[in-house]
Formats: sequence, C-alpha cells, structure tokens
Amino acid sequence: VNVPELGVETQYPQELADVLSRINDWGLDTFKVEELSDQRPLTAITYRIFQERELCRIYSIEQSTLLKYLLTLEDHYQQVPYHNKAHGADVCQSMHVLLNASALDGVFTELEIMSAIFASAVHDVDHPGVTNQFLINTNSDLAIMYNDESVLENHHLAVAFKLLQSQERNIFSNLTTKQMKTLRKMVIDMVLATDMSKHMQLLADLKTMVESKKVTGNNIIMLETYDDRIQVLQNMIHCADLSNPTKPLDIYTRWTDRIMEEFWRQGDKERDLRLEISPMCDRRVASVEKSQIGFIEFIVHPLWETWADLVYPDANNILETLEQNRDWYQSHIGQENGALSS
Ligand SMILES: O[C@@H](CN1CCOCC1)Cn1nccc1-c1ccc(OC(F)F)c(OC2CCCC2)c1
Ligand SMILES: [Zn+2]
Repeated sequence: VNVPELGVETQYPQELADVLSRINDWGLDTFKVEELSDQRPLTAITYRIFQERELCRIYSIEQSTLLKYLLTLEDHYQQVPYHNKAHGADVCQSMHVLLNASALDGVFTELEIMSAIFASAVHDVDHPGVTNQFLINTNSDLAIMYNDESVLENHHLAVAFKLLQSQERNIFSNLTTKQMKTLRKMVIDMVLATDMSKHMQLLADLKTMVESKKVTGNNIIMLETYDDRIQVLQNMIHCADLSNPTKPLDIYTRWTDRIMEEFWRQGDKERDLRLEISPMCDRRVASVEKSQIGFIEFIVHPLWETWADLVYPDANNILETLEQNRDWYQSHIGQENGALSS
C-alpha cells in the first residue's frame, strides 16, 4: 500500500517538510504543522518521529498500519481548546527531544524509547476539556468508572489500547509477548504519571535521584533498576506535558490562550450548574499573567530546575527560556486584554 511521503495529504508538501525538518528542535512550531498538515499535527509529527528513530524497521511495523493507528488516535482527540490533538503532538515531539539529551545517551533501550513516544502521543486522547475534579464533582460516568482515581489518565490509556485491538491498526503485532507486556506496563506507568496530583511525589523522588546521581566516565546517567528507569521516563513525560512555558514566547502565549479558554469554558459550566467556580476558571475575574507567574514559580520552574540538574548541562537553554518567559509575564501584568485583571 503506498503511503504519502509525510504520512498525511497536504497542499503544502514543501513547507510541511521544512517545518518537520525541525523535528529534533525544542522550538518546532506545532501550530504551523497543524495548519500545513490539514489539521493532522499528531499523525504528521509522530509518523516523522517513528521514521527518524527507524522504529518501523526495528519492530517490523507496516507503515500503513502505523498511519491507520495514528489517524484513528488523532480522530479520538476531542475538539477542545487546549487538550486536543495539537497538544498530543506537542508533548510527543517534546518527549522526542528530551530523549535525545546527551546525559541519557545509550541509557534507554529502543523498546523504552518507543514506549515513551507512544505514551506521549496517546497521553490525553479523548480528553473532554474538564479537570478530574470537575468529573468527580459532577458524578460523571468516567468518575464512576474509575472510582475518582486518576480518572482522565485511566481513560486515555483505555482508549489508546482499545484502538490497538483491531488487526489493521495493531502497530505492535510483531512484538514478542514479553516485549508487549513490558511496553504496556511502561506506557501505563508513564501516562498515569501525567496526573497533576502525582506532581509533588514525582518531583520529590526526582530530587532524591539527583542528589544520589551516579554517572559513567563521560557523564552519562546510570539507571540500574526498573524503578529508576521508569521514574526518569515518568518525570520526562511530566516535563514534556508542562513544557509550554519553556518554549519560545510566541508559542508559549498561544498555549496560554488555549488553556485559559478551556478553563473558562469549565467555569461557565460550573456557573450554569451552580457549582463553585474552580480557581482560574472564571473568565470575569481573569488574571492571566499572574496565574502564569504562579504556575511557573510553584510548579514549572521547580520541576525543570531539577530536570536540568539531572541532565546537566543539556537543559540549560530550556531553563533560561523559562526564566526569560517568567520575566516577560512579570513585566506584562494587567496589560494584554487584562482590563479586568484584579
Ligand atoms: O492546571 C495546571 C496545574 N494546576 C494545578 C493546581 O493549581 C493550578 C495549576 C497544569 N495543567 N494541567 C493540565 C494542563 C495544565 C496547564 C498547562 C499549561 C498552562 O499554561 C500555559 F503554559 F499554557 C496551564 O496554566 C494554568 C492556568 C494558569 C495556571 C495554570 C495549565
Ligand atoms: Zn497533557
């Protein structure tokens, strides 16, 4: 079966190829890929990463099977302002770059790398654009199904693996039983780690690992046990998930616009349901800049500072951009359409 060169049909093959040539860069413009790929950013980016890492050759994956899985996965991301297929594509590409850190050179097996790329691509599939707490507060079917525990994250995993069950989409059909068992466990462990309620524990464990960091002669991290290996991959996908503030400013601010619209729509629902409006979800009392500064100060910077220690000096530029972006928001408090900012 012949497949399009870039995996997706496009009226702009040259421009799309040009943007995708930055697949290994931290500043790849996911929004540009979204526009140029006819709204197929997740398929275009993930397909390119599989090619870049030769995963189809290594694991005997038919390219048409991979494309069928990716297009169906992409169609199962909902049309919500932030947690849509562009976010899935962005986290997948960010993970791809983080895996290339020199301090991690040769550390992870190809199976662990494929698990990490797959986990990132699927990690928010079928996200309804509301938080776990909202699903719990409204007695939603999902909260009932998963007993209020990591409700969204369990759902993303179930959808991702269910889509593999059709033979024409099963990209892992040529893995051994043992390989599939290992991949499934690692993907579950990584996606469950994207639940923000696990953030403090994940960061504490990462700090402990950094304090006792063992490296080889050429400064490559040594990870002997499964627990150590999965802990680094869990923090990596968590960093990729919280990487918006570390990206070039024009890209970062567009992600902020999207998350705020998604939070405000949840606030609108809470208002209509006479529920208490969640923090930062009331579009009438927005303080976008202050919330971003708080998000960076209390969550994003502590995480990325620790990650930068672990892979020193590979993430120094990322940390630098994060600090510059924080300063930019600091100097823009209350200016941009923040007329109502408190
Ligand atoms: O919601 C965040 C965690 N909460 C925990 C409770 O305190 C508030 C922050 C993380 N999270 N989870 C899913 C998406 C995002 C999330 C991703 C990009 C975000 O901003 C920008 F980078 F685009 C983002 O910003 C919100 C609005 C203002 C502060 C946080 C949030
Ligand atoms: Zn996410």
